[in-house]
Amino acid sequence: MAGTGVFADVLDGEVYKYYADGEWRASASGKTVAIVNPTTRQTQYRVQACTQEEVNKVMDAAKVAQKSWARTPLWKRAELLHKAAAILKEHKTPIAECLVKEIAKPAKDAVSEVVRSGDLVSYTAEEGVRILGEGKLLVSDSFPGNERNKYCLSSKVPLGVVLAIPPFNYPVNLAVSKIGPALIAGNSLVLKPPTQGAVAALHMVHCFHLAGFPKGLISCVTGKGSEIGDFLTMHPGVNCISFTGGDTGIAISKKAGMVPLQMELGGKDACIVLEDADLDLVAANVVKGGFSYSGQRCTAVKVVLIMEADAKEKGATFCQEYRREGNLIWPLLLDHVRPDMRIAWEEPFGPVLPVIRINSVEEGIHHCNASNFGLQGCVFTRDINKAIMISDAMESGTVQINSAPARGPDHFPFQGLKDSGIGSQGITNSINMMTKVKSTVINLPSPSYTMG
Ligand SMILES: NC(=O)C1=CN([C@@H]2O[C@H](COP(=O)(O)OP(=O)(O)OC[C@H]3O[C@@H](n4cnc5c(N)ncnc54)[C@H](OP(=O)(O)O)[C@@H]3O)[C@@H](O)[C@H]2O)C=CC1
Ligand SMILES: O=C(O)[C@H](O)COP(=O)(O)O
Repeated sequence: MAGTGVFADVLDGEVYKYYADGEWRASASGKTVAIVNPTTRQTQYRVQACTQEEVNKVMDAAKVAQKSWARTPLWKRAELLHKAAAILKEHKTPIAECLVKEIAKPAKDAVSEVVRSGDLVSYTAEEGVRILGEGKLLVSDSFPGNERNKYCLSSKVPLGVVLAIPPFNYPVNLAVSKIGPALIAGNSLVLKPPTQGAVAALHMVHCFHLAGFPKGLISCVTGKGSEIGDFLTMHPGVNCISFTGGDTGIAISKKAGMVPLQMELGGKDACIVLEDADLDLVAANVVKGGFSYSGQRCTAVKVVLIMEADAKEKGATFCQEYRREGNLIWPLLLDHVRPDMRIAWEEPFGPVLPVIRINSVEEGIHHCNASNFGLQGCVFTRDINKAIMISDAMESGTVQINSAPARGPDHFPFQGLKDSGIGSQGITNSINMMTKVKSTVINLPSPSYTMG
């Protein structure tokens, strides 16, 4: 059960502690933030409202811990990550319980999120050992006018302190997708979990604590993003920000200093359906893609662009009655949506799916590309040549052919264009993004050509 057994240290009476310098602590603020269970609409948990002074201390500790972590052999970093992954999977039940109570994730999906997160951390350890174990050797005579008297050795080195801010809908998985790459690459990590989802994230962090990572290397500060968010993202101690969320990310990118940014933001993932598509496959994917976790996925199908003969209805048709009780909204399909309606462009992040009738593929592509988002899209057709042509034309980070959009498997590159993001996620890309290139040039007194 959450907050008990091995997790007892995380809880202080009724309030979950924050994690700093290898310890679970109560904030000196004396203030707490309530986490409301979206199903019961009652306060389920409370977390600490950390102060700016506490953030400063966490940043200082992260800086110190990173210096020695960067000198820790890669295989040892990987070993600790594998250990954390195993502990995380071992404790999937209490962590999933938090996900159900904090963000109303269906129980089965909550368990999958934790297991997937453990697998992500293990894969990151393996990938990191491989890609960070390799550098480059350049010889100078490949550039005009040079002899071979310089050898350039370049390798990937850590950035320093990585600030990770995940969203409410995957508070564990989208936290470890930042923590794993940061740590394997030799960085330290400060996590600011989403308020809804913070307790699941604190339990996940405890799994890293139990694995035995050095003090100060990982920290987790809690509090409302609106209160401590700016202080964190503009903190001079931060060397990289990896953020997933909505428009907040656009504001952060304008305020952050000269640090690398990884931004995974919202989407309006379009699904283009051609006349020759397998309609059973389309139906299954639209239902699953549009309505799983009530449409609260950045990769949810958010608009269906379907070829019709020539029906020209005016006005959207509610295929079901709009029904809401408290936080529960029943799935709703809106047919005959027109581009002059807000639902055609906005991300509802709920179980509401607009269908727009189109007369040509070009019209579908035009609608998709007119969006300010460009996360994922999908196309259903049996004609692979057409599918490739449409994929090429769609301005989105990924196009799925004959399947709904999805981020996983977690080692695939995942990125958004336009307002959907900066940079690329996925395990390999995240590791690379959280490093910089360092070169050492060996200057020889005379040219040296290897004769074999
Ligand atoms: N492209 C992608 O990979 C994904 C994108 N998303 C997008 O995320 C959105 C839904 O998630 P949601 O959590 O509501 O997104 P938000 O942008 O509201 O919040 C994301 C995170 O930012 C924090 N935050 C809030 N204000 C600030 C601030 N001023 N400075 C720093 N951090 C801050 C939040 O903390 P707090 O909770 O305390 O406010 C939370 O941890 C959707 O638009 C969805 O498409 C979601 C998942 C994946
Ligand atoms: O938060 C999200 O919505 C995810 O990045 C999407 O992940 P999924 O496609 O694996 O659900």
